[in-house]
This record gives sequence, C-alpha cells and structure tokens, in this order.
Amino acid sequence: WGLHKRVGDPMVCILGSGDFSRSLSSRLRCCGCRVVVGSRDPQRLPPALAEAEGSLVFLALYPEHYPSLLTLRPLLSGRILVDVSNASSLKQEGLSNAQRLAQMFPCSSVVKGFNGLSAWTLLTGAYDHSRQVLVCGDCPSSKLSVLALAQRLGFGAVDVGGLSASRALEEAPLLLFPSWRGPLLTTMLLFSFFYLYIALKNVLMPFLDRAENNLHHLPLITVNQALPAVALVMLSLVYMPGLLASVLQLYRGTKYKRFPDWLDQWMCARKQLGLLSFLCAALHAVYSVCLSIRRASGYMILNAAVEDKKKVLVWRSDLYLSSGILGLGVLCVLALTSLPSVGQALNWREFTFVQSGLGYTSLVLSVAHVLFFGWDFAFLPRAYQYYLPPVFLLSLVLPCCVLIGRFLLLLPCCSVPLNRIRRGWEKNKTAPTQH
Ligand SMILES: NC(=O)C1=CN([C@@H]2O[C@H](COP(=O)(O)OP(=O)(O)OC[C@H]3O[C@@H](n4cnc5c(N)ncnc54)[C@H](OP(=O)(O)O)[C@@H]3O)[C@@H](O)[C@H]2O)C=CC1
Ligand SMILES: [Fe+3]
Repeated sequence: WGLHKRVGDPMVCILGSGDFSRSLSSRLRCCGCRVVVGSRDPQRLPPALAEAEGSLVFLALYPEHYPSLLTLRPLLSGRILVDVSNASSLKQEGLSNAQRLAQMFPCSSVVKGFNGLSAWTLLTGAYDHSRQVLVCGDCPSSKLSVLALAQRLGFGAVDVGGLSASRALEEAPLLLFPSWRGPLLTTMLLFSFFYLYIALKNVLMPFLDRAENNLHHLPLITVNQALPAVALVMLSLVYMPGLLASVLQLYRGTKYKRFPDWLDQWMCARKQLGLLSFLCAALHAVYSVCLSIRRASGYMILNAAVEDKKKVLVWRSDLYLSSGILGLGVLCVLALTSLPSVGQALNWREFTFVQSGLGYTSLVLSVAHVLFFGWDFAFLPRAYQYYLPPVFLLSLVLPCCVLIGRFLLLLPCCSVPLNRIRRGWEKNKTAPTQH
C-alpha cells in the first residue's frame, strides 16, 4: 500500500478472497485505491468491513454463496454492491444473479459489471482503455461511481442501462468465440464440399468405373487438394463484401444509408475469414512439403530439365512454387497486421495499403499459383472425367469474379462517382441554394 496510501484515495471493499479478489485488489492498489478484503474465515483475513468507510463493495464469490452474506445486511445497507458473477449456463430461467442480489439486499444499490474480464486481464491487462468494462444498474449515481472506478483502473467503461440488462452481461462471457462462429462454419462447409467432391472424382468414381483402388489418397493427397481450394475461396470471401458495398453505394448514390444486416455481418467477419484462409494456406504449404519429400518429385523434374526441351516444365513448376510461396508470405504480413498491437502502430493510410493493396496482391498471387498448377490439366479431356470439372477450376470461380469486379470498379466511370460518394456526395441532394 505504502506510497499510494493517501487520505482522499477511494476505499474499496472486496468480499471473498479467491482468484478474482486477489487480481482485482492488486490492480486497485496499482491505481492508488485503498483496498479492504473481507473473508468468511476470520483466521485468514480480518473482516474489516465495519471500519471501512468506502461505499463500493465488490462481491468476489459465486452467486450460490450470496445468501451467506445476509448476516452482513446491516453493514452493507446504503453501500454499492458490485456483482461480478457470470451465468452458470445459457438460457437460465427467472432472475439474473444481479437481480436476485438486489432482492436480497433491498437497502443496498446493486451494480453489475467487470464480469467480462478474467482475473488474468485484471492482473496483466494494458492500461489503455481499449478493453471495455460494461456496467448496468438501476441507480444512476451508483453506476457513475463504478464507471469512474473502471476508468481509473485503465479500462474503457460503458453504461449499458438498467439492471434488466444484467442477464445479457452475465451470459456474454459464456459464448465461445462468438465472432468466429460464422467464419469457422464457412470454412468447414467449404472444406467438406471440396473434400467430398475430390473423393468422389478421384476415389469413388475410378473405383466404380474400373475397380481402381485409390483409398490411400484420402488422408493426405485429397486433404492437400481441398485445402488450397478452401484457402482461395475464403480469401475471395474477404474481398467480396467490400465490392458489394461499393456497388451498393454506387447504385444508391449515397453512403449514408445502412447496409443490409447480412452485408454488415459479412464485413465484420472479414478479419476472421482472412485468418482462416491464411491457416488453410499455411497447412497446404506444410502438406505439400511433406508430400514432395515423400514423392521426391523434385528430382524427377530436375532430371527432366537435363533434357533441354523439357525446360519449359521446370519454368512452370518453379513459377508455380514461387507464386505460392510469395502469396503465403504476403498473407503472413496481412495476418500479422491484424494483430491489434501491430495494427495500432500503423496510421490509417498504411493500414488500408496493407489490408487492401497487399490483400489483392496475395489474391492475384494465389490465383497465379493455381493457374500455373492447373494449366496443363485445364485442356485435357481426362480432367473432365465423369463430367466433373477439376477442383482448381471450381476454386477459381469466386476469386476471378472478385478480381474482375475490383478491376471494373477501378475504371474511371465507377471510381470517380465512388470517390465522390465516399466524400459525402449524394445523388438525390442538390447543393444548397442561396436565397
Ligand atoms: N476468476 C475469474 O477470472 C473471474 C471470476 N468472476 C466471478 O467472480 C466470482 C468469484 O470467482 P473466483 O474468484 O474465480 O472464485 P474462487 O473460487 O477463486 O473464489 C471464490 C471465493 O468465494 C468465497 N467462498 C467460497 N465458498 C463460499 C461459501 N460457501 N460461502 C461463502 N463464501 C464462499 C471464498 O472466499 P473466502 O474464503 O475468503 O470467503 C472464495 O475465495 C464468481 O462469481 C465468478 O463468476 C468473474 C469474472 C472472471
Ligand atoms: Fe498449391
């Protein structure tokens, strides 16, 4: 406490001496607050609540133990009780933890907050207000005290309304990676589609057709054919919503109308889609390295190069590898700049350059990689066996649409009005006239 203990520093009480309590009290002390911790066990810590003059009392215990505090009712009356508990399961019936607490202590004022933070964040989280504490409660002045304390501890503090909002706050931390759900599902669906498609074309059909047994393709070769297709389609899904938004703005002639919800959500999922695309591309690289070691196919191509006329083969396979490696490298940079700490170090211009400019570069490189790979096959009738076009062709459809769309939007007839719209011009509004 030493240096920080000054008259006038706020006094905060914490009931319960577990993980959350320890982390919270350490942060409070770092920020110049005086802290009193009360415990059930008088041996462990003296119950100093009676002499503590502060009005803020954090309840750092599980809600099923709240009734054990009923004996403290006279001491707690008139104070602000901060409920930091989380829901134990989603879609619970009846009152939230905070609402039940408010019923138990009618003479105290209950404020919900801090429950989205982990004990670890409290201990080590940055003091830069980028992490938000959501607070709700029925008494405005109590809420203000808690909001002020959250800001003092270096968090952004947001008032989300009355105590009726507490259920949502209690349930929110239970959701597992909510922003990743859609992108993960998309990845899995795409992967299943491509995997089954390749299995049908290269394993099942040859077996039915000429009893050829290709089952050994399934664990590695088929996976490594599906992965790049997924990576490529996912990457084009990153840039698709931006194009659609531009087209919509052009069509409406204004940027001041909200996008439809699905487009909004899609835009918000771009970072996750991009990172998952990066993951698939990286896995594809690792798989390919393993496969080529196994096959030693490199030697075969090198041997072929000895014969002069086959040099064109080397050219193509080297361009294929090179564009793939470069595309993956650019994706690496993109993934890195999506880390908050790296992204914050860039200014607005640099960030758009990296995310848009480099993003399209990696899309072009990946498309080139696939084209160099498939160029030979594309014109063989054998590639279209069983009326199933090769996977790389399927995986090119969306990326090519995106690249063509992007190119069209760069033409002056689109880019000039689009830039005007981005600067606030509106189609149906004439300039203000002077009277
Ligand atoms: N840990 C975390 O990261 C987070 C925790 N929370 C919330 O904080 C609250 C406490 O969590 P946490 O600190 O992790 O849990 P702990 O189990 O570490 O601590 C709970 C404390 O409750 C007290 N307690 C235990 N049993 C009883 C009982 N039968 N009667 C009365 N008091 C009891 C004990 O304190 P004592 O012995 O001193 O009385 C114990 O230290 C929970 O509601 C949790 O949801 C919220 C966000 C994050
Ligand atoms: Fe590849």
